[in-house]
Amino acid sequence: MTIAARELRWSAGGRMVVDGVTLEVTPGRILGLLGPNGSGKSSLLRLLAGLRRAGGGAVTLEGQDLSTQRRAALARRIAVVEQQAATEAPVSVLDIVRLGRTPHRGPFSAWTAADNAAVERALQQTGLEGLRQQPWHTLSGGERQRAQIARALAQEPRELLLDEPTNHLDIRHQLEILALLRRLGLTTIVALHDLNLAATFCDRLVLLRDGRVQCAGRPEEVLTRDTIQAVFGVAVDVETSQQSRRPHIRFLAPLRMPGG
Ligand SMILES: Nc1ncnc2c1ncn2[C@@H]1O[C@H](COP(=O)(O)OP(=O)(O)OP(=O)(O)O)[C@@H](O)[C@H]1O
Repeated sequence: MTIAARELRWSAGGRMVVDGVTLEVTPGRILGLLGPNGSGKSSLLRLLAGLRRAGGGAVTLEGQDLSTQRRAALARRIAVVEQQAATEAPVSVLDIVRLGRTPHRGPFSAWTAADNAAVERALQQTGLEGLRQQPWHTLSGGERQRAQIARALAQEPRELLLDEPTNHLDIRHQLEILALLRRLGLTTIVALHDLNLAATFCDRLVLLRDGRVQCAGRPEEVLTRDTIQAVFGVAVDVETSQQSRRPHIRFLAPLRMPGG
């Protein structure tokens, strides 16, 4: 077990946003966080990354309470890709990716061959070698997304937490990024909206509803017709993909909700 949460709670604006979440991710595996808009995925990711302090319960890393660990040590091993990482500063793709090396360098240390190698590897893994000099503000949404992922990879993390990393990406880049996450073999927690991508690429899933874990387990245990209909309010057919043997969901129509 690397990252685990026990009875995690966090409230904001007078309501419980993350409400007693217990989960763990197996080392080297991908855990997908699913749930409707506002179900608490981003809030939970921030708690798991140690970017926000829980109101109750605990996050542990290798069994040690995260809140007792030094921030610099955490930054060397946990990388986070958040949804809105914007900057108006005149920086290039290379500048952004190089930021990933910050936790590994002292304030006055020189740029090393190892720093360079990590940055080059991250650019190559995300297909951004040709865009390295391009100014950030001229990038497309998908290119920005890939640059943020490259920054996280340059950090050479052991744990990688990503909030909807396929947002803005065309289908080819969505598949490429998720296939890359699988190849990397890092301990990964990823919030996703696309249930079919989650079914295909994640080892286990946690489905949130109103800040609580509604269901957790392997994709075929979580993504059942009844569960999807109850949590997302849409009629679906769920088949097993001939190729991947994972669930494949066909969305039919929104369901009439009680009182709707
Ligand atoms: N700082 C805050 N103050 C008040 N409410 C907040 C705060 N942060 C989050 N919330 C609320 O908590 C709920 C969960 O938000 P969160 O962003 O975690 O959900 P999400 O599952 O990631 O949603 P989405 O799929 O839309 O990205 C939302 O209703 C949001 O408005």
